[in-house]
Amino acid sequence: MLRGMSVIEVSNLHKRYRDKIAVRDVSFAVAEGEIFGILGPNGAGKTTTVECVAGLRAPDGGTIRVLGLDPRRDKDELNSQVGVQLQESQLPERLKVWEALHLYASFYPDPADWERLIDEWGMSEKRATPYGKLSGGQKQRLFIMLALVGRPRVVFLDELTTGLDPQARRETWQLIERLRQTGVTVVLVTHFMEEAERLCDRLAVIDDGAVVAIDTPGGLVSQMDSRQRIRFRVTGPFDKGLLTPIPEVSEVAQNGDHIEVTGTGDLLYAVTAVLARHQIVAAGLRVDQASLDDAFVALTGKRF
Ligand SMILES: Nc1ncnc2c1ncn2[C@@H]1O[C@H](COP(=O)(O)OP(=O)(O)OP(=O)(O)O)[C@@H](O)[C@H]1O
Repeated sequence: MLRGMSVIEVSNLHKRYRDKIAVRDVSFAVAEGEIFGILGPNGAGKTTTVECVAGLRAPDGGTIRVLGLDPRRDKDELNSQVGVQLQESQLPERLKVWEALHLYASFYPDPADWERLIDEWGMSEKRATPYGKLSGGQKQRLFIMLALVGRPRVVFLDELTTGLDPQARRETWQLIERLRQTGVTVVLVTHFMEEAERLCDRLAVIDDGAVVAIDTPGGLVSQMDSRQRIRFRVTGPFDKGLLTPIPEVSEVAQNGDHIEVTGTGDLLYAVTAVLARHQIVAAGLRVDQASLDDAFVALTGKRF
C-alpha cells in the first residue's frame, strides 16, 4: 500500500532503441517520502526506465507523471524539483568540490545553501579538493550533494555504489538513510541485493524490460517462505537418488561432499528420516530461510 500521495506514476512505459526493446511494459507508483528501489540484472532496462522518468529520454509509449507533471513536456517546471545522479557521472578532473557546488547552484532559482551541504555531508576537509583527487566514495558523496543542491522533492540515484569498496558502500548507505529523514522521495537503481534490502521501502524487480514483482523487501521474501533449503556435508559415498523421490524435495545439488536440498513442507523431517534409514550422517546440517537473493532468482531465473 502506498503511504501517501504518489509523486511518481508510470503506466505501461515502453522504450526501444531502433529494433532493440529496452523497456517492454513497466508500471509502478512511488509514494511521497519513499525510497523506491529498481532492481534487476544487467540489461534489464533499469537505467532506461529511470532516464525516461527523469525526462532525459523520450518514451515510445505509456505515460509518466512526476509530481503530477509530464517529465518531457513540463521539463522546465520539473527541473528544480528533481535531482538526478546518473550512472558513470563525470566532472572535469580539476574542478574543485566547492566550485562544482557553486556552479550547480547557479542553475536553480532557489538553491540550497551549498556551504551547509558541504558540512552536512562531511566534506568540509575536501572543500577545495579537485574532483580528480577524490576517492570513489567522496565522488559519490559529491554527486549526491549536486543532486540535492536544487532542493529537489524527488531524487534519482543510479547504481550509486557500484565500484565502491564495502566500507565506502556502507558510508553511502548511511547518507541515503539520512536523505529519508529529509522527506525527499528517492528512486534508487541497484543490483545489490543487500543494498535494496537495507534501504528500500519497496522495490520493483525488472527483468527483460518488464516488472516481475513490486513489493517490500520482506514481502518479496515471504513469497518465498514456502521454499526451504537444507545444507549438510556427507562423510562417505552419497547417492542423490535417495532424496530425489521424496515428495517434499524439489531439487538436490551435490558439490563434492556438500549437499543442498531445496523443497517445501516438512522438508527437514522427510530428509533426515531417509538419511537415518540409510545410516548417512549429515554433518553441519543447516536450514536456510529464503533471502531476497532467493526471491530474485525465483522471479527472474537469474543470479547476479
Ligand atoms: N543508447 C542505447 N542504444 C541502444 N541500445 C541500448 C542503449 N541503451 C541501452 N540499450 C540496451 O537496452 C537494454 C536495456 O539497457 P539499460 O541500460 O536500460 O539496462 P540496465 O538494467 O540499466 O542495465 P545495467 O544494469 O547493465 O546498467 C540493454 O539491452 C542495452 O544493451
